[in-house]
Amino acid sequence: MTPTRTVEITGAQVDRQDEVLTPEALELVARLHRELGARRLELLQARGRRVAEIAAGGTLDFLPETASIREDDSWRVAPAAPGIVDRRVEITGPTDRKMTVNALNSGAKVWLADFEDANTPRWESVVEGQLNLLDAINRTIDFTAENGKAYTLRPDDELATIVVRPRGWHLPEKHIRVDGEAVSGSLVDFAVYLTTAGRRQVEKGLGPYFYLPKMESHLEARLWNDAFLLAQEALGIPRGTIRATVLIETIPAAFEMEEILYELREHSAGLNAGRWDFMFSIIKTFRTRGADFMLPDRNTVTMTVPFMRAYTELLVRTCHKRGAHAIGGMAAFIPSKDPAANEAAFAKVRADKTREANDGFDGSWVAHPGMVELCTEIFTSVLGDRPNQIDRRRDDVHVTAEQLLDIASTPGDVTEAGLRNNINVGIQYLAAWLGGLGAVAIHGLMEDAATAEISRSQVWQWLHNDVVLADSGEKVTRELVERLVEEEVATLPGSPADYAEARATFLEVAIADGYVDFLTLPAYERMP
Ligand SMILES: CC(=O)SCCNC(=O)CCNC(=O)[C@H](O)C(C)(C)COP(=O)(O)OP(=O)(O)OC[C@H]1O[C@@H](n2cnc3c(N)ncnc32)[C@H](O)[C@@H]1OP(=O)(O)O
Ligand SMILES: O=CC(=O)O
Ligand SMILES: [Mg+2]
Repeated sequence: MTPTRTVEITGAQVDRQDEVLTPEALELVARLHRELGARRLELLQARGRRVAEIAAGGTLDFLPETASIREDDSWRVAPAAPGIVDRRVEITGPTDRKMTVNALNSGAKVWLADFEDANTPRWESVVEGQLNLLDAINRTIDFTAENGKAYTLRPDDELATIVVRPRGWHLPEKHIRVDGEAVSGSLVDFAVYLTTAGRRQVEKGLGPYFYLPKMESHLEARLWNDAFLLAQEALGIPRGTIRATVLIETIPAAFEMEEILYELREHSAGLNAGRWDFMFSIIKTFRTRGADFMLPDRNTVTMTVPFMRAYTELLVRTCHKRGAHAIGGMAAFIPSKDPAANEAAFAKVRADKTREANDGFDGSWVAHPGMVELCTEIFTSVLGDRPNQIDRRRDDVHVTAEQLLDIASTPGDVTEAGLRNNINVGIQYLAAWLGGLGAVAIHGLMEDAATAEISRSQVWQWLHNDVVLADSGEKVTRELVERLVEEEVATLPGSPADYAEARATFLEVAIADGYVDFLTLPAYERMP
């Protein structure tokens, strides 16, 4: 019997959805799902097998089977594409209407339009985000906010280039079912953008550009490359038009940077150092391995600690060896209305971007329009009139596996203050996420899915490794965490009842015996 071939939308009707959920978009989603869906699931299972090997005493290293790719000096990635040659400052943020206009107008060279860390994959946000991108590219996004403020795109040619970050391979999109199966959120975000706004970008002489998150191996990059090949061929778009920058933000991927560039070489737009998910991945991957992999309080881990230096230096070296952009990461400090806090935030971002520019990065990320000018100034002081410094080879850098895994020498303590902060931030973030906001300011810092993952994973790791807090001398136990959860929730604005669902989700991902791979998975289950 021939299996039934169906494409079904189960999400609530969203105004104007037919403009982005077109027959062509849905057909491409279905084709990608049918041809690549099984491989995606196999690769997700391979992640689990690797963690099990590490739990049993294994480790990570550069792969022997791909040594020839690393040793072959002859290959390079494709030359930089129009609109993403000069990337000295990139702003990131969700794709709601206001943020779309503000980001495009911000003066940044690139806008990372986020369906991932800064986004809640509510069905309405998934669809409206795509509509906002389409309206932005058609320059029809003008609107007036409820407070009367009018938003319109700047009239000059200085709009940021749009680079879309689809969801990671792990997240399903439960509102679209192909042949009765839930599809990948990554493939939905990719296919809908490509067939609608992305195709308009091609007509305008730019391209459909992507940032690819949370990958753990070059085989996952190969899967993306195969999705690009299939989609370009299906839509009659010339091969190599799509470009993608890969976030190196997992510890296994840090050992496969060259292989990832190689897999995507005709579509590659370089690599980015996604520091927050990188830290999350270290905790997650080595969570059962005791003191050798125990990071101190989240806010004390800086980019100058040895393992972070090893990772960022290797990233610049790898990119420039292959003719690719190396893009820096996110300093989470955002402008504040309090003058002292504001001055401190700007000083921290200045130091961060200065180090990146001097290390050879070609540009970096900011979370807020107020930081665009500062980042531009710092990179311009190093780049001058050059659009990037890809030709600055870092052959002086030699990074070993031991250096990438040197977590133990990170200075700092695990304290009750750190535990309380993780609980407080984790619950506040989850409350925002469940309410539809994927990025929020908490205690003067930008918080998103990646930083919240660190918070809850540290609690899990400290609890399951019997850590004793340096300041109070108490051991981290389930009872202690539950007591601090009650105390911290009592300090939050509103009533404790407002946090009931966030609190329950937090406890599920922070103290349960079984470790949940991503907090967004159970949180997504709680969403209609
Ligand atoms: C680990 C990672 O992946 S990092 C990348 C993912 N994370 C992100 O992208 C976070 C992006 N940043 C943000 O979402 C926001 O800056 C927040 C939530 C942290 C703070 O936002 P707010 O509380 O609105 O800040 P604030 O009130 O200072 O904003 C001032 C103005 O700037 C706008 N703005 C702030 N950040 C952004 C942004 N990233 N993009 C576009 N506009 C922005 C606001 O919309 C607001 O506009 P308005 O004056 O027209 O109302
Ligand atoms: O996506 C970026 C990160 O730091 O995580
Ligand atoms: Mg990330």
